[in-house]
Amino acid sequence: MSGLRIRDLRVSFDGFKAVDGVDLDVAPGDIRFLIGPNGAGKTTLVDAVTGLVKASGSVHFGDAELLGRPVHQIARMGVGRTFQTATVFEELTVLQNLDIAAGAGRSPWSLLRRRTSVPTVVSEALETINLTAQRDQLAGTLAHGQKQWLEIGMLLVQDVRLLLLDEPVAGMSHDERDATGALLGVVSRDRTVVVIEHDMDFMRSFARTVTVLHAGKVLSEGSVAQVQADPKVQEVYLGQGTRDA
Ligand SMILES: Nc1ncnc2c1ncn2[C@@H]1O[C@H](COP(=O)(O)OP(=O)(O)OP(=O)(O)O)[C@@H](O)[C@H]1O
Repeated sequence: MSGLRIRDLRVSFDGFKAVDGVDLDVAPGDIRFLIGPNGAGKTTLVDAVTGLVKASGSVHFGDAELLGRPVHQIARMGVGRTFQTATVFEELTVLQNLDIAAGAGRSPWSLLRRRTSVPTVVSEALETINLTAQRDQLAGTLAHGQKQWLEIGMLLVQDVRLLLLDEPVAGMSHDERDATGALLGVVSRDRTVVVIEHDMDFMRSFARTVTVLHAGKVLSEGSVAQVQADPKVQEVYLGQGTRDA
Protein backbone atom coordinates (compact mmCIF):
# COMPACT_ATOMS: atom_id res chain seq x y z
CA MET A 1 0.00 0.00 0.00
CA SER A 2 1.16 3.53 -0.75
CA GLY A 3 1.00 6.66 1.34
CA LEU A 4 0.74 10.31 0.42
CA ARG A 5 3.69 12.63 0.94
CA ILE A 6 3.31 16.34 0.25
CA ARG A 7 6.17 18.81 0.55
CA ASP A 8 6.07 22.60 0.43
CA LEU A 9 2.85 22.66 -1.59
CA ARG A 10 1.94 26.12 -2.84
CA VAL A 11 -1.01 27.34 -4.90
CA SER A 12 -1.57 31.01 -5.72
CA PHE A 13 -4.50 32.70 -7.43
CA ASP A 14 -3.40 36.09 -8.81
CA GLY A 15 -0.88 36.45 -5.99
CA PHE A 16 -3.28 35.22 -3.28
CA LYS A 17 -1.70 32.26 -1.47
CA ALA A 18 -4.53 29.72 -1.11
CA VAL A 19 -2.07 26.94 -0.14
CA ASP A 20 1.07 28.32 1.41
CA GLY A 21 3.83 25.79 1.99
CA VAL A 22 2.01 22.68 3.20
CA ASP A 23 3.82 19.50 4.28
CA LEU A 24 1.53 16.52 4.79
CA ASP A 25 2.18 12.81 5.29
CA VAL A 26 -0.70 10.37 5.22
CA ALA A 27 0.29 6.80 6.01
CA PRO A 28 -1.07 3.92 3.95
CA GLY A 29 -4.39 2.78 5.38
CA ASP A 30 -4.97 5.98 7.32
CA ILE A 31 -8.24 7.91 7.42
CA ARG A 32 -6.99 11.50 7.58
CA PHE A 33 -9.50 14.26 8.11
CA LEU A 34 -8.62 17.69 6.74
CA ILE A 35 -10.49 20.34 8.66
CA GLY A 36 -10.27 24.10 8.94
CA PRO A 37 -12.42 27.22 8.60
CA ASN A 38 -13.91 28.29 5.28
CA GLY A 39 -11.24 29.37 2.83
CA ALA A 40 -8.46 27.49 4.67
CA GLY A 41 -7.30 25.87 1.43
CA LYS A 42 -8.64 22.32 1.91
CA THR A 43 -10.32 21.94 -1.48
CA THR A 44 -7.47 23.73 -3.25
CA LEU A 45 -5.01 21.24 -1.72
CA VAL A 46 -7.06 18.34 -3.06
CA ASP A 47 -7.35 20.13 -6.42
CA ALA A 48 -3.55 20.37 -6.51
CA VAL A 49 -3.08 16.67 -5.67
CA THR A 50 -5.52 15.64 -8.41
CA GLY A 51 -4.05 18.00 -11.03
CA LEU A 52 -6.95 20.45 -11.25
CA VAL A 53 -4.89 23.49 -10.26
CA LYS A 54 -1.26 24.35 -10.89
CA ALA A 55 0.93 24.01 -7.82
CA SER A 56 4.57 24.03 -6.82
CA GLY A 57 6.33 21.74 -4.37
CA SER A 58 6.00 17.99 -4.52
CA VAL A 59 3.24 15.43 -4.08
CA HIS A 60 4.21 11.78 -3.99
CA PHE A 61 1.80 8.90 -3.88
CA GLY A 62 4.01 5.89 -3.35
CA ASP A 63 7.10 6.52 -5.45
CA ALA A 64 5.41 8.59 -8.12
CA GLU A 65 5.47 12.37 -8.35
CA LEU A 66 1.97 13.65 -9.16
CA LEU A 67 2.64 17.35 -9.62
CA GLY A 68 2.95 18.45 -13.21
CA ARG A 69 0.96 15.52 -14.58
CA PRO A 70 -2.38 15.93 -16.32
CA VAL A 71 -5.60 14.99 -14.48
CA HIS A 72 -6.22 11.76 -16.41
CA GLN A 73 -2.70 10.47 -15.74
CA ILE A 74 -3.06 11.13 -12.01
CA ALA A 75 -6.38 9.25 -12.07
CA ARG A 76 -4.67 6.31 -13.80
CA MET A 77 -2.07 6.29 -11.05
CA GLY A 78 -4.81 5.30 -8.61
CA VAL A 79 -5.82 8.69 -7.25
CA GLY A 80 -9.54 9.48 -7.18
CA ARG A 81 -11.77 12.08 -5.61
CA THR A 82 -15.37 12.95 -5.00
CA PHE A 83 -16.84 16.43 -5.10
CA GLN A 84 -19.25 18.13 -2.71
CA THR A 85 -22.08 17.37 -5.14
CA ALA A 86 -22.24 13.76 -6.29
CA THR A 87 -21.52 13.37 -9.99
CA VAL A 88 -23.34 10.21 -11.03
CA PHE A 89 -25.26 9.56 -14.26
CA GLU A 90 -28.81 10.03 -12.98
CA GLU A 91 -30.50 8.51 -16.07
CA LEU A 92 -28.53 5.27 -15.77
CA THR A 93 -28.90 2.47 -13.25
CA VAL A 94 -26.53 1.93 -10.35
CA LEU A 95 -25.05 -1.05 -12.19
CA GLN A 96 -24.57 0.92 -15.41
CA ASN A 97 -22.84 3.71 -13.51
CA LEU A 98 -20.41 1.23 -11.98
CA ASP A 99 -19.95 -0.61 -15.24
CA ILE A 100 -19.03 2.59 -17.06
CA ALA A 101 -16.60 3.58 -14.31
CA ALA A 102 -15.03 0.10 -14.38
CA GLY A 103 -14.80 0.30 -18.15
CA ALA A 104 -12.78 3.47 -18.24
CA GLY A 105 -10.18 2.38 -20.78
CA ARG A 106 -12.44 -0.18 -22.50
CA SER A 107 -13.51 0.45 -26.07
CA PRO A 108 -16.86 2.21 -26.65
CA TRP A 109 -18.04 -0.94 -28.45
CA SER A 110 -17.41 -3.21 -25.46
CA LEU A 111 -19.16 -0.69 -23.21
CA LEU A 112 -22.25 -0.67 -25.44
CA ARG A 113 -22.43 -4.45 -25.76
CA ARG A 114 -24.98 -6.01 -23.47
CA ARG A 115 -23.14 -7.58 -20.53
CA THR A 116 -24.20 -11.09 -19.71
CA SER A 117 -22.60 -11.13 -16.28
CA VAL A 118 -21.57 -8.59 -13.70
CA PRO A 119 -17.78 -8.31 -13.39
CA THR A 120 -16.47 -9.35 -9.96
CA VAL A 121 -15.02 -5.92 -9.30
CA VAL A 122 -18.49 -4.40 -9.82
CA SER A 123 -20.36 -6.92 -7.66
CA GLU A 124 -17.77 -6.47 -4.89
CA ALA A 125 -18.17 -2.70 -5.06
CA LEU A 126 -21.98 -3.06 -4.91
CA GLU A 127 -21.58 -5.06 -1.70
CA THR A 128 -19.10 -2.62 -0.19
CA ILE A 129 -21.28 0.42 -0.84
CA ASN A 130 -24.37 -1.49 0.26
CA LEU A 131 -26.30 -0.96 -2.97
CA THR A 132 -26.67 -4.55 -4.20
CA ALA A 133 -30.46 -4.40 -3.75
CA GLN A 134 -30.59 -1.13 -5.71
CA ARG A 135 -28.38 -2.21 -8.60
CA ASP A 136 -31.13 -1.89 -11.24
CA GLN A 137 -32.54 1.34 -9.84
CA LEU A 138 -31.93 4.60 -11.72
CA ALA A 139 -29.20 6.54 -9.94
CA GLY A 140 -31.39 9.66 -10.06
CA THR A 141 -33.93 7.98 -7.79
CA LEU A 142 -31.40 7.09 -5.07
CA ALA A 143 -31.44 8.80 -1.68
CA HIS A 144 -28.86 11.54 -1.22
CA GLY A 145 -26.55 9.32 0.84
CA GLN A 146 -26.79 6.45 -1.61
CA LYS A 147 -25.66 8.73 -4.47
CA GLN A 148 -22.54 9.60 -2.49
CA TRP A 149 -21.87 5.91 -1.88
CA LEU A 150 -22.35 5.18 -5.58
CA GLU A 151 -19.76 7.82 -6.36
CA ILE A 152 -17.35 6.15 -3.94
CA GLY A 153 -18.19 2.81 -5.59
CA MET A 154 -17.26 4.31 -8.96
CA LEU A 155 -13.81 5.04 -7.55
CA LEU A 156 -13.51 1.54 -6.07
CA VAL A 157 -14.15 -0.18 -9.41
CA GLN A 158 -11.41 1.97 -10.95
CA ASP A 159 -9.07 0.51 -8.36
CA VAL A 160 -8.36 3.87 -6.80
CA ARG A 161 -5.74 3.51 -4.03
CA LEU A 162 -5.88 7.07 -2.71
CA LEU A 163 -9.40 8.38 -2.10
CA LEU A 164 -9.92 12.08 -1.54
CA LEU A 165 -13.48 12.82 -0.40
CA ASP A 166 -14.82 16.37 -0.26
CA GLU A 167 -17.47 16.72 2.47
CA PRO A 168 -18.93 13.25 1.93
CA VAL A 169 -21.59 13.53 4.66
CA ALA A 170 -22.91 17.03 3.88
CA GLY A 171 -26.70 16.88 3.87
CA MET A 172 -26.82 13.28 5.11
CA SER A 173 -29.11 11.92 7.82
CA HIS A 174 -27.62 10.60 11.05
CA ASP A 175 -27.94 6.99 9.89
CA GLU A 176 -26.39 7.80 6.53
CA ARG A 177 -23.44 9.42 8.30
CA ASP A 178 -22.86 6.33 10.40
CA ALA A 179 -23.07 4.11 7.34
CA THR A 180 -20.58 6.37 5.54
CA GLY A 181 -18.21 6.16 8.49
CA ALA A 182 -18.41 2.36 8.40
CA LEU A 183 -17.76 2.48 4.65
CA LEU A 184 -14.60 4.56 5.24
CA GLY A 185 -13.42 1.87 7.65
CA VAL A 186 -13.87 -0.82 5.00
CA VAL A 187 -12.29 1.07 2.09
CA SER A 188 -9.29 2.17 4.17
CA ARG A 189 -8.30 -1.47 4.82
CA ASP A 190 -6.31 -1.48 1.62
CA ARG A 191 -6.39 2.16 0.57
CA THR A 192 -5.36 5.57 1.85
CA VAL A 193 -8.26 7.91 2.59
CA VAL A 194 -8.32 11.70 2.97
CA VAL A 195 -11.60 13.37 3.96
CA ILE A 196 -12.34 17.10 3.87
CA GLU A 197 -15.04 17.69 6.44
CA HIS A 198 -16.84 20.39 8.38
CA ASP A 199 -18.93 17.96 10.43
CA MET A 200 -17.08 17.75 13.73
CA ASP A 201 -19.22 14.94 15.17
CA PHE A 202 -18.47 12.84 12.12
CA MET A 203 -14.77 13.65 12.42
CA ARG A 204 -14.70 12.73 16.11
CA SER A 205 -16.31 9.36 15.37
CA PHE A 206 -14.39 8.28 12.29
CA ALA A 207 -11.09 10.15 11.86
CA ARG A 208 -7.90 8.22 12.64
CA THR A 209 -5.76 11.33 12.27
CA VAL A 210 -6.55 14.99 11.68
CA THR A 211 -4.81 17.91 9.98
CA VAL A 212 -6.12 21.42 10.61
CA LEU A 213 -5.49 23.94 7.84
CA HIS A 214 -5.79 27.67 8.36
CA ALA A 215 -5.02 30.39 5.82
CA GLY A 216 -3.25 27.92 3.54
CA LYS A 217 -0.94 26.49 6.23
CA VAL A 218 -0.99 23.50 8.57
CA LEU A 219 -2.10 24.82 11.94
CA SER A 220 -2.20 21.57 13.89
CA GLU A 221 -1.99 17.82 13.38
CA GLY A 222 -2.46 14.64 15.38
CA SER A 223 -5.17 12.48 16.85
CA VAL A 224 -8.69 13.88 17.30
CA ALA A 225 -7.97 14.41 21.00
CA GLN A 226 -4.65 16.17 20.36
CA VAL A 227 -6.12 18.52 17.78
CA GLN A 228 -9.16 19.33 19.91
CA ALA A 229 -6.95 20.15 22.87
CA ASP A 230 -4.74 22.49 20.80
CA PRO A 231 -5.40 26.11 21.84
CA LYS A 232 -4.48 27.32 18.32
CA VAL A 233 -7.31 25.22 16.90
CA GLN A 234 -9.78 26.45 19.48
CA GLU A 235 -8.80 29.99 18.62
CA VAL A 236 -9.46 29.75 14.86
CA TYR A 237 -12.79 28.08 15.45
CA LEU A 238 -13.97 30.74 17.91
CA GLY A 239 -16.65 32.86 16.33
CA GLN A 240 -17.45 30.15 13.81
CA GLY A 241 -21.01 29.95 15.16
CA THR A 242 -22.40 26.44 14.77
CA ARG A 243 -19.07 24.94 13.78
CA ASP A 244 -17.33 23.88 16.96
CA ALA A 245 -13.96 22.16 17.07
N1 LIG B 1 -10.12 29.44 -8.69
C1 LIG B 1 -9.91 30.32 -7.71
N2 LIG B 1 -9.61 31.60 -7.98
C2 LIG B 1 -9.38 32.50 -7.00
N3 LIG B 1 -9.41 32.20 -5.68
C3 LIG B 1 -9.72 30.93 -5.35
C4 LIG B 1 -9.99 29.92 -6.33
N4 LIG B 1 -10.25 28.76 -5.69
C5 LIG B 1 -10.16 29.02 -4.37
N5 LIG B 1 -9.85 30.32 -4.17
C6 LIG B 1 -9.64 30.96 -2.87
O1 LIG B 1 -8.67 30.22 -2.16
C7 LIG B 1 -9.01 30.14 -0.77
C8 LIG B 1 -9.09 28.70 -0.35
O2 LIG B 1 -10.26 28.12 -0.91
P1 LIG B 1 -10.65 26.61 -0.68
O3 LIG B 1 -11.92 26.36 -1.45
O4 LIG B 1 -9.50 25.73 -0.97
O5 LIG B 1 -10.94 26.60 0.87
P2 LIG B 1 -11.62 25.46 1.75
O6 LIG B 1 -10.77 25.29 2.95
O7 LIG B 1 -11.89 24.26 0.92
O8 LIG B 1 -12.97 26.18 2.14
P3 LIG B 1 -14.46 25.61 2.31
O9 LIG B 1 -14.44 24.87 3.59
O10 LIG B 1 -15.27 26.85 2.39
O11 LIG B 1 -14.77 24.75 1.12
C9 LIG B 1 -10.31 30.90 -0.61
O12 LIG B 1 -10.01 32.21 -0.16
C10 LIG B 1 -10.89 30.92 -2.01
O13 LIG B 1 -11.69 32.07 -2.20
